[in-house]
Formats: sequence, structure tokens, C-alpha cells
Amino acid sequence: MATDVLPPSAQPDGRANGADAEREVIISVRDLVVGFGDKLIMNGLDLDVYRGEILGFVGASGTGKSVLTRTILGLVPKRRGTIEVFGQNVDELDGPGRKAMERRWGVLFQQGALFSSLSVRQNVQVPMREHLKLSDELMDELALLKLELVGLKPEVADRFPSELSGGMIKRVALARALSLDPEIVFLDEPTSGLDPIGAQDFDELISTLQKTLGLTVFMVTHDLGSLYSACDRIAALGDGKVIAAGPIETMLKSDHPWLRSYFHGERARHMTGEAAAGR
Ligand SMILES: Nc1ncnc2c1ncn2[C@@H]1O[C@H](COP(=O)(O)OP(=O)(O)OP(=O)(O)O)[C@@H](O)[C@H]1O
Repeated sequence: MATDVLPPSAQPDGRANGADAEREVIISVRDLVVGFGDKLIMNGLDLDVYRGEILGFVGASGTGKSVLTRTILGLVPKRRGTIEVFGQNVDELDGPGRKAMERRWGVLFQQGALFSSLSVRQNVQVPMREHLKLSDELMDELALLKLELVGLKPEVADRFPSELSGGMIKRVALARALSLDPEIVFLDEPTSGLDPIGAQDFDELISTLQKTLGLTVFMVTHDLGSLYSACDRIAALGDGKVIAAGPIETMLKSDHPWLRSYFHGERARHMTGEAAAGR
């Protein structure tokens, strides 16, 4: 990794430095070690996520992007290290503290992960039922508002996931992630399975929501289009660590072999052609 190509504000291992040190860090991960059996997935990983940014998280398949997301969310145990979210060490939270934190983030898991036996309205209301005590009428109104926010018409509310297109499933899953007006949303490959137009529309929706709601977005993605068009910053995972972090220009200048082939390979050249043509 050629650190000399990084601007002063970019730190190869993902920690705040230079100009970025002035920004509010909303997620701070330090010296994280996560493993399954004798296989280490994270090995001393550091990462900062700033309030209000869209951070794209990339890395070869199987490097641990989903595992990192799930570890931050407290769904995978860590062996070592600290994770602070909103300035609070997640290990030091008691039950109510943990619940309060969960209300401040929303999650869109890979494949959308809607409950197939629940209608769209009921899916969007799942976090409300878990965290809030509201009347059914109010929850119905809120569900329609969330659907409108992600560009879906009210009549979609009574459909079931099997009656939706892939793009609509992603939008419903996003509406559910936004159900409790979170400050951060975690999106795990939100555009996978969408055609390029659908993916572009989704990226635009994320960018609009980030601007209008002041959201912070942590987005695991393989989609070069999303990295170019939606992300403010990118962090790349490799060998259990963040191998580079910074804006797209930093990634493009990196000498790291994986980053070179990812950002300058055949698919990337095709992509840059598409970007020049609108995506
Ligand atoms: N619960 C688990 N038990 C054992 N191994 C696991 C578990 N969860 C994930 N892994 C392993 O951890 C590694 C990282 O998986 P992860 O899903 O985070 O990769 P990823 O970078 O998100 O991949 P992709 O881009 O293909 O989605 C993989 O080798 C996976 O098999």
C-alpha cells in the first residue's frame, strides 16, 4: 500500500487524521479482532465513520464486510477491541442503553430480508412494534409516510413481499430501516440484484435521504456505480484490516493490488464509460 498517494486527511487504516480529525466521529472501531474457530476475519481493524457521510465499504468477497457490519450491530461477538457508536462504548451498555442505541440506527440486510408472511405495512412497522408504544392508527400513518419517503405509493402497503419487484423489496426494506427515524443506516449490498437503472435510482434515493434527513450511511457494496455516484468516502477491507480509506480519488491512486484491479480492471473501465454516459 503506497501511503504517499493519500491526501493528508486520509489515513490508510481508516482512523481519523488531518482535516478529518475535525469531523464528528459517529462510529469508532479500534483494534477489532473477530474470528470463527481458528479463522480470523478481523485482525486489528480500525475504522472511523463521520456524521452525515455516506461511507462505502468494499473488499473482496469473503473478506468480512458483512461480519464487520454485524459485529458493530452486536450480532457477532468480538475477541478484542472497542466499538464506540455515538460516543458510547457498546460493551458498556446495559439492557435499556442497548435498546436506546438500537433505536438510533436502522439496518437493511442483504437480500432485503423482509418477512414473507407480513404485508409491506406490517414489515415497515416491525421496529415500531418492538421499540415504541403507539396506536395501530398512528403506526399505519407512519408506515405510509415511510413508504412515501422511499418513493412507494400507499397501495403498496397491503401487498406481500412475493408480489413486489426486486427494486420495491429494497425500498420497503429501506422504509423499515428508516422506521424509527435513525441517525445511521447500515445497508448491506443494497443494490445487489437490481438492474443498472434500478441501482442508480436507489443510489439517488440514498443520496437524497442523506441530504434531507442528515443521515449517516454505512453501505457495504460491490457496486462501482454506487461508489462513484453516492459515496463521500470509501473504506476497503483486506487481510482483516482497512487497507485504504478516503474519497474515490484516493482509491483510484492507490497502488494496492486489489484496489488497482478493482478500480482499474475490466469492469471498472466499463463502469467509467457508463459513468461518463450517465451511469
Ligand atoms: N457465523 C459464521 N460462522 C463461521 N464463519 C462465518 C460466519 N459468518 C461469516 N463467516 C465467514 O466469515 C468470512 C467473511 O464473511 P462475510 O459474509 O462477512 O464476507 P463479505 O466480505 O461480506 O462477503 P461478500 O462480499 O461475498 O458478501 C467468510 O469466510 C464467511 O464464511
